[in-house]
Amino acid sequence: MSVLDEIIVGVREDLAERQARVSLDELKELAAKAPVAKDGVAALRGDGVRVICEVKRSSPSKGALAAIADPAGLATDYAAGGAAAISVLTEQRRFGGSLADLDAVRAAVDTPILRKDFIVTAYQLWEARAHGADLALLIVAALDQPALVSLIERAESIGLTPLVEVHDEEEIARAVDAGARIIGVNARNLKTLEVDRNTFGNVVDAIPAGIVKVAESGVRGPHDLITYANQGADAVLVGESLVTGKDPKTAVADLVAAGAHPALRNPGRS
Ligand SMILES: O=P(O)(O)OC[C@@H](O)[C@@H](O)c1c[nH]c2ccccc12
Repeated sequence: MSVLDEIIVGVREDLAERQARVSLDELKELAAKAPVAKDGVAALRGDGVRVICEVKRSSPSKGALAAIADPAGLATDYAAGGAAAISVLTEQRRFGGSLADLDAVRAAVDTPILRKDFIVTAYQLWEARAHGADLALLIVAALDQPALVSLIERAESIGLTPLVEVHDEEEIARAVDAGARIIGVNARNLKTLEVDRNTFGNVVDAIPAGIVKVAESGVRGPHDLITYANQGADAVLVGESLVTGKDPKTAVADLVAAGAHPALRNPGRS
């Protein structure tokens, strides 16, 4: 079993527990009371390269990264630094996240929020909306094509913008066929956990113009952002280097400043 498969086994167990506690109807009522979802595409597209900052305590590859006792405080720093969106990992077993983190971050910032989890059912999309998320991650490698199509449709129909994650050209084709408006290329292969920073540049040409392109993982600082920018990224998603650094607000501001540099206004971006 691949790491991705193992993670999903645990995700399904935790999901069954939550489903036994909170009915879909209750989630729908909560979702109706949540702040109206912000437009995820508008948040990530524009001049320069946008920065998505992640609240991430640990990962399967690195183990514990940062305790993050105050996720709301970290999110406030991200927002103050100029984050275009904040990614909140809610997977518990490998990443140390929770829906409580999502609640805390939602209460602290107006910035668009991405629920980062291993979403395999519509129930999790309703959870995301009920807890105030604006975007939700859908991982192509974790879903068969009918499930991907229906989760993208369901997300859009309840106001969530899906960020559809891929690793190669075959997955890009599936994401495009399924109607993705935002595609994230993850440099970390979820089956082997290896990071290959060439992944985005190798596959980006397969993403049609008009689709928002996000480069995910392995961004150590402005230098990596600029590389991804020159390859056509509209946005980058950064976790580890922000949560392990001393001053997340300044680190985000440095990335945002690099991403806003006029020299980066390249016509290849959507
Ligand atoms: O910590 P990094 O290398 O900056 O990466 C952030 C983000 O891309 C990574 O956490 C991620 C990308 N796709 C995922 C899917 C599930 C869990 C986590 C992820």
